[in-house]
Amino acid sequence: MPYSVTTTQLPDVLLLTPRVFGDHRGFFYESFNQRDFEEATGVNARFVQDNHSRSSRGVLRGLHYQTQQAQGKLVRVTAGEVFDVAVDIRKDSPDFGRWTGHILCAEQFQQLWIPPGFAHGFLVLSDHAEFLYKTTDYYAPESERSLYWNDPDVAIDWPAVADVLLSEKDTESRALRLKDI
Ligand SMILES: Cc1cn([C@H]2C[C@H](O)[C@@H](COP(=O)(O)OP(=O)(O)O[C@H]3O[C@@H](C)C(=O)[C@@H](O)[C@H]3O)O2)c(=O)[nH]c1=O
Repeated sequence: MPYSVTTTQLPDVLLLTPRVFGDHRGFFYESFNQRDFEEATGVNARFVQDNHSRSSRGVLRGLHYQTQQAQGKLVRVTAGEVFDVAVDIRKDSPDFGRWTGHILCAEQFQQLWIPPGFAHGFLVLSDHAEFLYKTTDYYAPESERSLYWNDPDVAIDWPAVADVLLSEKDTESRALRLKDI
């Protein structure tokens, strides 16, 4: 099986470790294979968009979700290291408001599957990080929302960084609280 899958603190969020072939030239691996992904996870997803961002140390992007066209995301890091977080915001879920966080780094090749219905974000722990992800629906800016990264009702245990750098929409005054979503 080219992926090994482990569960996380949230039953529907999965950590995937692909099989990597290293040799004297470097490495090769299949960063995505639809058939193997389905077989390993039991998830029947159709990915329609690939995204790539680069960020510097202390950048925190998130916690983002879309009220329409909710996106499932298969995320990975190809340079540097991040702390990646998913929060269950499905109103009918017994895990509503609970989070899971994982270090993703280029050297480990791990990927996180975050189903639709979760808010997602990450904090960059290295000088820079390149973050790549596939999504199961298209970007819908009018329905995009940000859950405040430091909402005490979610209480994410973020690794300490000197300065957290946010976009305007992710700041305390603009982002939503768990109780308001
Ligand atoms: C997310 C996104 C942004 N954009 C544009 C809008 C904007 O001008 C510029 C930067 O967008 P943002 O500030 O929203 O980028 P960013 O803060 O990196 O947003 C992303 O954060 C992570 C945590 C996620 O989970 C993603 O789904 C997405 O919300 O790129 C697109 O054209 N397509 C997209 O899919």
